[in-house]
Amino acid sequence: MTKPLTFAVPKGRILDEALPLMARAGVVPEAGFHDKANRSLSFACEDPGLRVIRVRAFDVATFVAHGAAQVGIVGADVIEEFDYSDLYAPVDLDIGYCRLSVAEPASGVDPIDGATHVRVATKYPNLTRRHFEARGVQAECVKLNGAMEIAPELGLAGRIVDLVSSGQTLKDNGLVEVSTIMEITARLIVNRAALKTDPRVAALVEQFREIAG
Ligand SMILES: Nc1ncnc2c1ncn2[C@@H]1O[C@H](COP(=O)(O)OP(=O)(O)OP(=O)(O)O)[C@@H](O)[C@H]1O
Ligand SMILES: O=P(O)(O)OC[C@H]1O[C@H](OP(=O)(O)OP(=O)(O)O)[C@H](O)[C@@H]1O
Repeated sequence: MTKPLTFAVPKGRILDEALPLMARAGVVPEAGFHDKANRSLSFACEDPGLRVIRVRAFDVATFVAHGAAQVGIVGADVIEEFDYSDLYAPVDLDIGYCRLSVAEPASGVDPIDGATHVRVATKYPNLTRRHFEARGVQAECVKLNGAMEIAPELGLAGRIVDLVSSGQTLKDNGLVEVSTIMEITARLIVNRAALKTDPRVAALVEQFREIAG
């Protein structure tokens, strides 16, 4: 029997917006998927040829790049940070709007940062280094996995690079946005080899193209 296609989704905020699109494309996970007490990570779908796995956003890209999942949904921030050559992002899903920005204390940047060298707390070290390098500045990145906004106040870094949507988190933590690195939406991603060899992957891409259309 052919193995079901594995569809990877992030477990957090994108999911609420992604589920209706997935349903229109025929990707409908079993009822247990919506049960918060259910600790399973893999779920059967109404279509027995599919299963959905629920993992962290960065890991969606990793599973799909390695072909462990063939299809997934993830923010463009994650795609650009990893820049996996085995990942292809054919459809902009027009959900998950936010931006990746540089922010600094409203009260001014700590003098530990000079004109050509800065210390930045971020979950996105590659995008951060690239952004500053293009401006002739060397960025020393301190990798955090969340709550970046607290780092400047505690002297861990002069600036942060993080996702911004309403701007409320920055404001509540005494920070101001100083430049935008990229605008972000969520994308359908596929493993390139799977797209070439498995017609079910190409068919799903077409479904999502029509829906996002
Ligand atoms: N404030 C925001 N507003 C809108 N979209 C956001 C916001 N913050 C993050 N995003 C998008 O959502 C993605 C994270 O998705 P989601 O929260 O579903 O994943 P997650 O697995 O819970 O993440 P994490 O691993 O960080 O806990 C980000 O990569 C980005 O594309
Ligand atoms: O501009 P805003 O609307 O305030 O949104 C921005 C916040 O949203 C994201 O965090 P999230 O809530 O996903 O939590 P996290 O710290 O666990 O990543 C992001 O990392 C910011 O902290």
